Parts: sequence; C-alpha cells; structure tokens
Amino acid sequence: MNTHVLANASPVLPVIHPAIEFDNVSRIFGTRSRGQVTALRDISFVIDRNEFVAFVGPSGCGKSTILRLFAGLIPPSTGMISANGAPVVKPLDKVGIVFQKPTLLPWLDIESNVVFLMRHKYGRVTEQDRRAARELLALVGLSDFARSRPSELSGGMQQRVAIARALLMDPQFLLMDEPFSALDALSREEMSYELQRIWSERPKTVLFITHSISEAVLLADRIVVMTPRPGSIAAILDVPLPRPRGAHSQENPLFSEISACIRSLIFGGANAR
Ligand SMILES: Nc1ncnc2c1ncn2[C@@H]1O[C@H](COP(=O)(O)OP(=O)(O)OP(=O)(O)O)[C@@H](O)[C@H]1O
Repeated sequence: MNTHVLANASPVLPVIHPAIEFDNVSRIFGTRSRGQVTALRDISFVIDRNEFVAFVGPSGCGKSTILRLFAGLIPPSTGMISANGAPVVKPLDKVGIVFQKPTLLPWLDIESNVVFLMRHKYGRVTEQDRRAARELLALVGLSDFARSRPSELSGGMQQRVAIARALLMDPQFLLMDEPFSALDALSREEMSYELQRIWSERPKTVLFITHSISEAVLLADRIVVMTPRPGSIAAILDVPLPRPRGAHSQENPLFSEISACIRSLIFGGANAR
C-alpha cells in the first residue's frame, strides 16, 4: 500500500444535505369555480436539521400548501422539493403532523389515541408502543391522564395529546399547521413555552405555520414571511433571541424590531406599528 499517497490525500468529507430544500417550487390548483389558481410561485428555501422555522403571511398565501407539498401529500406543479437530499415524490414517513384541531378519537382513552396510528399502520400496538406513548405523555405533562377520554381534557391538553401522537414514531420532521390558533390567549402562550421545552428535549426539524407574529418570533430560529396569493417569499428573517425564550423575551428590543419588520413586510410601512 502506498502510505505516502494516503497520508497526503485530501480527506473525503461527507456531504451534508439540508434537511429540507424547496427549489423554485410553484403549485397551481385547478378549480371549477375559479379556473387555475396559482397558490405558490417560485418558492425557494433551505432548512437545516433541527431548525425551527415559522411561516407567517396573509390568509390564503399558501402556507398549508407548503406543508402538504413537503409531506409529499401533493406534488409541486414545477420545481423540486427534497428531504435530506432525496426528492420528495411520495408521502414521507418521517413526519409528524399537528393540525389546528387535535382530532382525537372520542371513544378511545388518551394513551390509545397516542398509539392509534400504530394500529392503523401496522395492525397492532405493542407494549413498547404503549411505553413510548406513556413517556411522551409525561413529556407533554399529561402522565395522569393516560386513562382519561378526550372530552375530559381542555383544548390545550388535547393539543398536547396531538403533539405526543405526532412524536410517537420519532419523526425527523414536525409539521405544525396553526396548532394553537383554536386556544384562548393564555393557553396559547403557555403552549408556546411548552412546545419550546418539548423541542429542546426532543429536537426535530419544525415547520410551524401561524398567523401570530409574536408566536413566530417567540418560537422560531427563522421566519419565512410570505406575500398574498400567489404566495411567494417576501423575506426570511433570523431570530437571534437567546434561548430559552419566555415572557421576558418580549422585553428584548430585538423582539419588537423583528415583529415590526414582519408587520411592515405584510402590511406595508404605514400600518406596521
Ligand atoms: N385543493 C385545492 N384546490 C383548489 N384550491 C386550493 C386547494 N388547496 C388550496 N387551494 C388554494 O390555494 C391557496 C392557498 O391555500 P392555503 O390553504 O395553502 O393557504 P394558507 O396560507 O394556509 O391559508 P390560511 O392562512 O387561511 O389557512 C388558496 O387560494 C386556496 O384556495
């Protein structure tokens, strides 16, 4: 063996792909009443592993469509989407999804709701699944409610169950579509803090859709601000606020600066403050 050559060879570094990449993605929907609707136009962004990225923008600008595209539930009309460097061409199995409504099955107890997808996907639930569910219920602060029915829980508690359910298969990606918008203001704020804690204990690449500018600034590493339909990207902002963030973060001048910048991008300068 020629050790001299080996010693001088430049090291082969592994290629690190971004967790998520959208490259010039557009999506057009055919509708009966409105003809062709361009929901998204020329969307490009790159997201790293375990980044928390929020999407804000006016209603109908295509935020949910971005999630559905990335999850592989619908294909782009043009452009390329990839996960860990591989094109997304079918539904991804590395995603957990949390919607606005928790959509729990009312006849099952909380633990059974968390493991329900296992029955649906594999036809059975193992003791290991149930153990994982109980660990997740502890993580979201609901250890004492494993045997309760969804109707016995508040809206915020039900949304915690939905988060636990989304984490059961230990997905790399957590897609959250306005997860707290049905909650009252105090529960919503509390859930933001809780989500941050859960994310720090179980790091995931998070795509988080919200209409709340303050929620986005509180939670995200970066914020994608979108324009009205056809949705395109107005700006991608860094949020360099120190973590862990809490009520005190709102007193940081950066918090109001970033919030004002987002308002100005969405509403224009005159209505920004
Ligand atoms: N399956 C579909 N068929 C036809 N049009 C659709 C379909 N899905 C979405 N659209 C259209 O695409 C546009 C973007 O929708 P989308 O739900 O992604 O927006 P959004 O930003 O998430 O809205 P909101 O904030 O109100 O939830 C809208 O004009 C919507 O009517």
